[in-house]
Parts: sequence; C-alpha cells; structure tokens
Amino acid sequence: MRAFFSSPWRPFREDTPLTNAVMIFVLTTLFYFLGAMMRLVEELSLFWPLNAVMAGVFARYAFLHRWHYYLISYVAMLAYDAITTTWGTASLIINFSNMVFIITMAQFIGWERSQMLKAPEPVNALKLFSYCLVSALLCAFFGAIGSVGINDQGFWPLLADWFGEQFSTGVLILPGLLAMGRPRVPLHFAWRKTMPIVAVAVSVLASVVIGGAGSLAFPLPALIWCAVRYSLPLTSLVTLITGGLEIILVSSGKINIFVSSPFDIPHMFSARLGIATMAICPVIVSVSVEAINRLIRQVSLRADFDFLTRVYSRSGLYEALNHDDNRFADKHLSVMLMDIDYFKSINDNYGHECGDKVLASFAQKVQQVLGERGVVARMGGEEFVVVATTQDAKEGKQLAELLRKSVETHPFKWRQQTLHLTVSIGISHGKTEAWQLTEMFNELLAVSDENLYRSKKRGRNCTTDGDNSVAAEHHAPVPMDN
Ligand SMILES: Nc1nc2c(ncn2[C@@H]2O[C@H](COP(=O)(O)OP(=O)(O)OP(=O)(O)O)[C@@H](O)[C@H]2O)c(=O)[nH]1
Repeated sequence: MRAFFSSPWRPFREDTPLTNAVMIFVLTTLFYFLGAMMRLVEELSLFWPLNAVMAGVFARYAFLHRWHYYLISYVAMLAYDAITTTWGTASLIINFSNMVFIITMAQFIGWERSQMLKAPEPVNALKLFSYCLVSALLCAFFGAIGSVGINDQGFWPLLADWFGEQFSTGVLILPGLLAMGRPRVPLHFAWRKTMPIVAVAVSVLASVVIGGAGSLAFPLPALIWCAVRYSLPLTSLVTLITGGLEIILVSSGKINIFVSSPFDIPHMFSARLGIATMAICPVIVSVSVEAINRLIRQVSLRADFDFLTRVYSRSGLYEALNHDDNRFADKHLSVMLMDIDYFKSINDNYGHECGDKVLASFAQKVQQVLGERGVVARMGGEEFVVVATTQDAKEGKQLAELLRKSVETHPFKWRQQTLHLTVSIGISHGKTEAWQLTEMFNELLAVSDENLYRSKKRGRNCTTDGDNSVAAEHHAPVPMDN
C-alpha cells in the first residue's frame, strides 16, 4: 500500500519525449475509439470526452505545450477517421475543431498557472467555467462548418449541438482531471462518510420520480455537501457522474422535464422544489466560507500575537509595521531591544510557571507605560522590542529610560512574594520611508542588538545608545527579594 502512495510513476516526463509522443498518440486513439463507441449508444452519444481529456492532459503537463505534441494528437484523430469513416477532407476540419478546443483550453490553463507566483494552486473553478465556454464556442464554430457537408442539419443547429456537447463535457470532466492525484493519506472507508453520496443518489432518484424542469436542480445541495466533506478530486468525480447521469436520464426520458411524471405531479410542484433547492445552495456555500474565514482570522491572530505575553509576535510586528505604515513611515523611529536581566535565575529559583507569569507581567507593564507611542513585540525568550515614533534621538532615549525605570520600580507579584526585575536596553534611531520600512527596521534592530550587548557588558540595567553614549547613569542589577 505504501509503495503505491510513494510510487514515482508518471505517464509523462520532460526527459522522455518519445514516450510522451507515443502516450499522446495512444491516448488520443483510445478516447477517439471510446467516443465513437459511445456514439453507437443513443444516450451516450451526447458525450465526446476526447477533447476534455486531452485538454486536461496538455494542461497538467506544461512541458507538453509543444506544437509537435499537438500535431501528434491531430494526426492520431485523422488516422482514426481515415480508417473508420469516409469523411475525406471534412475530417480535416472536424478534427481541427477538436484541436481548437484542446489547444485553447490548455493555453488558458497554462497561462493561469504561469500567473501563480507561489506553489501551483487548483485552477479557479469559475475561470475554468469561462475557459470551457470560450473553447467550446471556438470549437463549435469550426466543428459546425466541418459537419455541414456530412450532416443533414444546418449550421446553427450544428453549432448549438457542438457547443452544448463540448461545453457540458468540458465542465464535467476537466475539474476532475486537473485535480486528480494520488491520495496523500491512505483512504479509510466508513459508512458515515458515504452519506453525501447517498444524498446525491436519493436526489437523482427524486428527479426521476418527480420530474419537471425543477427536478434538474434537486442534486445541488447534496453535491455541495460532497464539496464540503470530500476532497476536490472525489467531489469532481461525483459531480462528473451525477452530471453525466442527469444528461443521460433527461435524454432517455427517464427524467421528464416537460411533463411531470410518472405520478402526474403538477409542474409548479417541481419548479418550486427546484427553485427552493437552488436557493439554499448559495446559503450553504456562504456558511462554509464564513466558517473558513473565521478560522483564518483565528489562525492569523495566533500567528500575529504571542500567546503567553499577548503582545505582538516577531511576525506580527512586521505585519503591524507594514500594514500600519501611516503610523511608522516617514517618521523618526526609536527601536529598543530589551532583555530581562538574569531571567534564568527566576526560572531556577521560582520555577517556569513563575517565569511565564513574570514574562507576561513584564510585557504588559512595558505596553502600559509605552501607551500609544509605539508597539511592543516579543522577539523570543525574554527578549522584547519596542518600536516607538519619537521626535528625535533624545526623546527616544528618554522613553527607553522611562521604560527601564518603570520595570525597575515595579513590584512583580508571584504568589505571596514580590520580585524585582531589571532590564537592559539597546537603542537605535532613524527616519524611515514607506518603501523601505522593513529594511530600515532590520538595520535599526541590528544596531539595537549590538547596543543591548554593550548594556549587558556594562553591568545590565542600563540603556545604550547608537553612539555608545550612556543614556542614563549606570544602575547595578537589583537582586530579587522575597
Ligand atoms: N519561563 C520561561 N522561561 C523562558 C522562556 N523563554 C526562554 N526562557 C528562559 O529564559 C532564560 C534566558 O537565560 P539567559 O539567556 O541565560 O539570560 P539571563 O539569565 O536572562 O541572563 P542575561 O540575559 O545575561 O542577563 C533561559 O533559562 C530560558 O530557558 C519562556 O517562555 N518561559
């Protein structure tokens, strides 16, 4: 089982052009044969899967976008026709129209993929729908011209026929083909998980029993249930089967969309049910999207804020700087890197729980004293950064000293005991511009880091400025008392 999931086998590879060519020829011939066989069964003659399948193949493997590969597919179609039909030159145009669908669709999807800057994402379903529309229209135009000579019908009915067939088959087949992949985790069967599929089957049955125009919409809610519960490939497969089945049932008269049957149910009943089913679908989607959005908000909130101290996390700080650039850009900034002195001894003497509590109280104290003048972020461990907008370096130093002193004089409570902390600060200053806010901040942070190191070397509980001047008189570290 494991070997199956990790098997590296791929039908097409960039470094095997000959195999690719043979595979394209074989696949085209196979699906041409399948389509031709389906033409013999009246209900199945409504489908022509070749174009959608080949478009999916060319779209999935970008390196197949070469004219010679398209030509091989075209030659395979012509060869099949030459052996099995008497169409003569009409075959050139008819198969050209097949190629129009395949190439247009593959180019559209290839273009969309090239726009995806990061990892490839699933192709947007709404766009896929419109790509199918355009490709089917183009294909139908040439197909109808080619078919006029070998068919009794006129150009317009042929155009409608071609378009309907290409568009519906494309929309049904392509999403599944593009999403198809090996399951990442082994599949586990559970009866409970089949409920959405059972609902689809029941709703298709209801379409047959109730009939009428509205009955076509009956499976929609169940299909959306599948979409919510199942993976994209499985949802696409269920949709393909349901859509295909509905087309067959309508064409064979099993779903009678003109007369409500077989129990002589009034037309309005079917229409009302159909409209109601349709109306609930956007609501189902909207509820799901809202739940997803809520989850995204929660996750990004967790990433932006430090769970323990409730100030910004490192990544949250960068977000704040960039999203709140009105507040920070083109301003004089003071960046203060703060590190609690001898924090290890708090953990060692009072335990980690106390250490955590002290970290949270420390962050809140700094935040409270800082107020609206800037933002606080935890950079990791017992190291915090304050980014404040100040008039000049002097005001920045004063603020750093204010923060340092307020920590020094603040009694931190732990159970029945009072702890005293001190903090060392490295500070730097600079004026930022919106377009280089992050780079500037990083540079200032590096200077603050060096200055913090100096503060520690100088005996802690002090602020060191960029020019290494002493911002305040040196204070000896204050040991904790109980
Ligand atoms: N309780 C608690 N401790 C932490 C956390 N993150 C880091 N620490 C501890 O913080 C301590 C940092 O110690 P050091 O880097 O040696 O620095 P220090 O004892 O503060 O000494 P100086 O910075 O040199 O003044 C380590 O013991 C870490 O285990 C945390 O989230 N909670």
